[in-house]
Formats: sequence, structure tokens, C-alpha cells
Amino acid sequence: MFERLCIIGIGLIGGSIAKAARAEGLCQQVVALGREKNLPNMQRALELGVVDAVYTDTARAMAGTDCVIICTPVGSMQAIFTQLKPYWNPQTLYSDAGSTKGSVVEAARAVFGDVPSNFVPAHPIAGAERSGVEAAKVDLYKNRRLIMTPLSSTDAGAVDKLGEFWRRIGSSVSVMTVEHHDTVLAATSHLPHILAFALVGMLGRKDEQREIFKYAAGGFKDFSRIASSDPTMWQDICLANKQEIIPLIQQFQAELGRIEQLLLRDNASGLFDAFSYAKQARQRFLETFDDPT
Ligand SMILES: NC(=O)C1=CN([C@@H]2O[C@H](COP(=O)(O)OP(=O)(O)OC[C@H]3O[C@@H](n4cnc5c(N)ncnc54)[C@H](O)[C@@H]3O)[C@@H](O)[C@H]2O)C=CC1
Ligand SMILES: O=C(O)C(=O)Cc1ccc(O)cc1
Repeated sequence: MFERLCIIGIGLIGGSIAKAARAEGLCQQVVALGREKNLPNMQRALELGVVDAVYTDTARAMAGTDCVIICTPVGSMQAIFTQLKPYWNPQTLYSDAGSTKGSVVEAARAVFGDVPSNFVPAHPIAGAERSGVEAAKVDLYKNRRLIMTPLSSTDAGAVDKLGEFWRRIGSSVSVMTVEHHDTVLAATSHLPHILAFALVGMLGRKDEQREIFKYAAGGFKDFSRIASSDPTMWQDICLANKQEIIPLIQQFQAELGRIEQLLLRDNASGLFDAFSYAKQARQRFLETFDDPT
């Protein structure tokens, strides 16, 4: 599909894209572009055979590149677009993997005036709490969803070709607006991560923390795995989508308040109803949507 794929930010997500693109024969060459201070991680990517070459020089990285995927934390996107601007090539396809889309589109607009028509914002709904190229997996995107959020000005050919790229590395591709993406992901990903950070942080501060972690059962293990996600990445995501996240935090606080009241009043049937509603909501959800996993 491509002569040379350039990944900017060769960590968990970028490394997994590079591995999968290579395994599926989607490009002749994969290279990484990063900062001087990321060189040890990029050298590791080279040693592991995830990429063919690594660059800290943008001009050299862009020469001969016909597809660029930006896989850095969302707070760095404006700096990346600024770095790419002098070398922006109308023949090259550009995408990203950021967990928020409104902030990425805004960053592109701030740098280019308008979002370039050959940039197709994307978000693979697949990942893990781990970071860095060592954590990259060739099958990370297999049978997982990926959302593309093209704008009305995005080139249809670019959307088709990048959609095919994502599909060929295993993703089930959906297309939606930037706004809808950020509303949905605030509820399904951003709020749950905040809840995990808050709960594990609160319990971790308690004296009996050793006991809590020692006897952690399934539910808490899941929370604590999520709470070990990268703080820089999540700081960027939460700030970038705070207009969607804050109202959800407020609704969640009200929900907790209702449960607290039911407990204070020993209201068993109220608790049963609240828990049954949630259980049935999940069941309805599973029946309505095919889970690609
Ligand atoms: N970790 C996950 O489960 C998922 C993450 N994402 C998104 O993918 C992106 C990457 O996440 P991960 O791969 O998990 O992070 P990571 O920390 O494993 O990799 C990010 C890479 O970007 C580099 N980097 C950071 N700032 C940079 C800059 N200004 N210029 C050049 N390189 C820079 C880092 O050195 C690192 O190599 C983020 O935008 C994140 O929101 C999307 C889906 C899932
Ligand atoms: O580790 C997990 O359970 C995740 O939820 C991974 C994840 C993190 C960020 C995303 O934007 C998408 C997926």
C-alpha cells in the first residue's frame, strides 16, 4: 500500500502499528521519527526489528515517506504539526492515533489554518496500561474497533485508503464525527480511567494498603491495572476532553449519592433495582452491538 510508513512516537501504539503493517506487507519500509531524548526507545525499536530506520531530523524522515501516523500523547500534537508543516506533502497520507479527536483537529487548525484534506484523524480502541515499544504487539488491533473522524473537507480517497490500511491490520473501522467520538469516549474510556485512578489513589493512601492489594479480587484487579496506565498520556487526554468529562463526573457523583442514601436507609429493594438496572443495561448493550473481540 505504501512505500515508506513513518511513525512519529514509536511506543505501544506506534510500535504495534509498525509491527502489524510489516507483518501484513502494507509497506516496503517503516521508519520512526522522534526527539533526541526518545533515542534510547527508538534504538530499541531498531534492535527489535520493529522499524528499519530511526530519525530525529524531520526532513530526512519525511523524504520518500508516503504515509505518516502520529502516535504521540495528544498534548504534543500541536508541536508535531508545527514540526511537520514545512515538509507537509499533498501526496502523502497523514493520520493519528490520539485518544481524543477534537483537540487533535483543533491543533491542526491552529497550525495550518484549516485541517489539511490529507489528514484523517483516527483512534484505535485497542491498547493497554503499558507504554513504550517493548510493549508493542503485532496483533494489538486484531478484531478491535477503530474510529475514523474525517471532516467534510477531508479527501474521500484519503479516508478510503487509510480505512483500508486500518482494516488490513485487523481493525473493524467505524466512521463518526469528531464531536460524537469525544462524547462517546468520555463515557466509555475517559471517565472509567478517572474512576480507576481516583479509587486506587484513595485506597493506596489508606494505612491498610498492603492488605488491600494483597487480597484484591477480580474487580479491584481490573481497576488497579487501569490505574497503572501512563500518567502523561492520561493527563493529556483528560485535559483535552474536559468539557465532556466534567459533566459525567458530576452525574457520577449524583449516582454515588443515590446509592449512599439507599444504604443509609437500608433500602434493599432500592439497591436491588439500581444494580438490576445496570445489569440489564449491560445485557441490552451486548445484544445490540456486535463486540468485535
Ligand atoms: N495506550 C493505549 O492504550 C492507547 C493510546 N492511544 C493514544 O496513542 C498515543 C500514543 O500512546 P502510547 O503508544 O500508549 O504511548 P507511549 O508512551 O507508549 O508512546 C508514545 C511515544 O511518543 C513519544 N513522544 C512523546 N512526545 C513526543 C513528541 N513531542 N515528539 C516526538 N515523540 C514524542 C514518546 O517518547 C513515546 O515513544 C496517545 O495519543 C494515546 O492517547 C490510543 C489508543 C490506545
Ligand atoms: O487498557 C485498557 O483497558 C484501555 O482502555 C486501553 C485504551 C486506552 C486509551 C484508549 O484511547 C483506548 C484504549
